[in-house]
Amino acid sequence: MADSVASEDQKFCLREVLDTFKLCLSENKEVYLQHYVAGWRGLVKFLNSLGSVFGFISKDAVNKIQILVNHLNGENGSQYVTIQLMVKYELENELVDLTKRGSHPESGCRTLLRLHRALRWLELFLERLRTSTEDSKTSVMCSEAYNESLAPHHPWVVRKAAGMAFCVLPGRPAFFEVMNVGPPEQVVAMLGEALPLISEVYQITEELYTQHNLLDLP
Ligand SMILES: CCCCCCCCCCCCC/C=C/[C@@H](O)[C@H](COP(=O)(O)O)NC(=O)CCCCCCCCCCCCCCC
Repeated sequence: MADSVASEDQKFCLREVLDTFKLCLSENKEVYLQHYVAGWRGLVKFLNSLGSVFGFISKDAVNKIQILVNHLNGENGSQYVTIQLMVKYELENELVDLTKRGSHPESGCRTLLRLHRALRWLELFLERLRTSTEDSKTSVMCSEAYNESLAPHHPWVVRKAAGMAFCVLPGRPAFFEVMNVGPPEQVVAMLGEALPLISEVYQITEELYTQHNLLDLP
């Protein structure tokens, strides 16, 4: 019984992730870090349900989520309520390594940048998934999205490992199944609902990082 409760708890549900991304944006289009992080937690659940081959990816994501949660729960937590506040606070207090890694390897800004790039991957991948046909290959969609987003920021060995992991992704039907939404038409509809939200959060963050020249943080 305890087991089934635990596995229920671990179960991914696309609807849940969609809801957290909805909560991300404030009225004046600021991004709440708490919900951003919750969205990632949901996605990591999904990744974990695909098997241990993806462990090295989810481990890195969990690490980064944890760094941000620590900032949120830390003594300056109120400076981390939104991404906009975080950027302002960390820059004003010189808490970011701007050109090379140094005394602030765990700044919120550089940590979030990694997840931000991964969000672009997610957007590209989900858009491909949404417009795919029954016989489309998830591995191809995934690696195309990866090559257009994260790959240029990863060293060879990470790109190689990622490429190998993509090869064992389940096919589209099984993939849709894990999303826990219902029949394929419903998955496609929900992706159509989720994408504009994810894309808006991405755009707002991208503009903020561009404004402050933070897109290449080491
Ligand atoms: C569904 C298949 C999931 C494939 C995931 C595609 C992303 C591949 C990323 C490969 C990252 C490998 C791990 C190491 C990364 C780090 O080197 C690197 C740089 O960090 P550093 O500057 O601190 O050193 N880290 C990163 O770029 C952050 C990567 C975070 C990846 C999070 C991926 C979560 C994927 C969630 C999948 C959800 C699918 C949902 C479908 C409904």
